[in-house]
Amino acid sequence: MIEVKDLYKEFDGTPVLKGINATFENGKTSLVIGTSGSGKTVFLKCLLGLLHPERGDISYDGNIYNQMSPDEKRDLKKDIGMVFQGSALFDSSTVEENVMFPLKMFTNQPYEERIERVNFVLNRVNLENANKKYPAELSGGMQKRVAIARAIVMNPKYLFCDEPNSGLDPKTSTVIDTLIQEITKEYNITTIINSHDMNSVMEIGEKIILLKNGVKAWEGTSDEVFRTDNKDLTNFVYSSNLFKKVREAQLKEDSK
Ligand SMILES: Nc1ncnc2c1ncn2[C@@H]1O[C@H](COP(=O)(O)OP(=O)(O)OP(=O)(O)O)[C@@H](O)[C@H]1O
Repeated sequence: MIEVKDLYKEFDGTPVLKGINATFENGKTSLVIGTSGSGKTVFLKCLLGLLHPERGDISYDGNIYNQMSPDEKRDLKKDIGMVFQGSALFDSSTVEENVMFPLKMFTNQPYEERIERVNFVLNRVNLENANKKYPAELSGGMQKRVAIARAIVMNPKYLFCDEPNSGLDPKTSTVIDTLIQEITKEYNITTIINSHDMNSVMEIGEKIILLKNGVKAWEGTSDEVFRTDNKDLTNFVYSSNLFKKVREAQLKEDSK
């Protein structure tokens, strides 16, 4: 579980996160949504320890980041998997080498153990025959699955995904969303996804947090999205005509 208390971050005196409180639970996929510039990436970077907030606490299963020793912070990094926007694979390395990278970096496992684990996670993301391929030989969806395999190869407690669907068609996006959600449940991971993909919100938002100008403007589940009157959320969601219609249909159904 990750708990965020009163998280405040500014750049050159301009506040970007203005005191965020949030809890992210094990085995659940949480989405952080919001318009461009609302602070989603800065929020994720603070959780990853890449940016240092001026105020507030972030705790990982009860351990407050600011109070951890350098060794504890290093250990925490091993517990974090990250799926970057655009996959961020090493182009000149094979799929197998890409996925094995964290194991080489963080463990002393012999090759046989490493390759066994690599094959296990590649199998889990349905890429059992791709070991020797290079990223350029794969589709965007397959690259994303390699990125997920690499993110979970260390068996992380926490998984962060930055716009995992960017550049993917709606069908492939759903496959990736479902895969992340299944893996989250299977391995009881605390998963946080940054997204502005409304399909993801509807498909996998067990917890949704809406950021607006660095403030948490709304929190709820995907079921509640259609039923809330919160102006900030409805402005964000129903800028799409399709979702406006879905909402009207849902409310009509509710009133029967
Ligand atoms: N290193 C930085 N220095 C100064 N300002 C920054 C820095 N990083 C982010 N910001 C500012 O913080 C605000 C929030 O940016 P952030 O990248 O978190 O938005 P976002 O919600 O992730 O947007 P998008 O959906 O476009 O990725 C923006 O106004 C941005 O210009």
